Amino acid sequence: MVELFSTNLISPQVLAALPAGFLVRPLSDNDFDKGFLTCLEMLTTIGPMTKAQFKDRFSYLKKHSHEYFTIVIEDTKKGVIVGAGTLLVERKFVHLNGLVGHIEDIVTHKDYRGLNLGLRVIDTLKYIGLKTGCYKVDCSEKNVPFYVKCGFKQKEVEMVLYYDENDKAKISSKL
Ligand SMILES: CC(=O)SCCNC(=O)CCNC(=O)[C@H](O)C(C)(C)COP(=O)(O)OP(=O)(O)OC[C@H]1O[C@@H](n2cnc3c(N)ncnc32)[C@H](O)[C@@H]1OP(=O)(O)O
Repeated sequence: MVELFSTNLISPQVLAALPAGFLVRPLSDNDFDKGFLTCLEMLTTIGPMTKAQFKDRFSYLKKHSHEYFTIVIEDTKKGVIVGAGTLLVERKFVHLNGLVGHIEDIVTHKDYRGLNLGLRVIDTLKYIGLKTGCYKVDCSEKNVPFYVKCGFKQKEVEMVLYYDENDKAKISSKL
């Protein structure tokens, strides 16, 4: 089993706070077989991803494991992934080559909600942000009340632009 990054970055306090039978750890290359994508699909659509496609993305993240920190919570009795989240560490010029951690793709399996597992996912990513030298971590404004419970405060409203098929067609016809 290959893990995405060193377990030294996993908070001992979070490990101690988990209920018995649960483990928080870096994503591993065999989590496809432990239902990682089933859990992630409870956040948003993924599509019919094959194991080869999962391994392909895992190997990219592994090569960039100083920037991508995807963690999972496993129900160790069942061998099933029940929580997940990612910290993406951005290297900036501002704040003297500062690092900012972006919290992404937070999910708790629907059968395991209300057990503070989401909070443990966030605490794990906050710890990784601190250990890797980020001066702040942020997240999207989706589910504000949950993030307030996790110690965040609302700062700005995010603006977003989604590219549609026309935009993509214009670019490909010029290339
Ligand atoms: C950057 C992003 O990814 S944003 C998207 C966040 N993800 C989603 O919305 C995906 C669908 N939802 C989920 O997966 C889950 O409901 C999560 C991740 C939001 C919460 O997971 P859970 O494991 O159930 O949360 P957890 O039990 O840790 O709750 C921690 C605290 O937040 C509160 N909380 C959890 N969800 C919500 C919510 N939707 N609204 C208000 N409070 C909430 C809980 O009541 C708890 O507070 P308490 O300690 O005072 O009781």
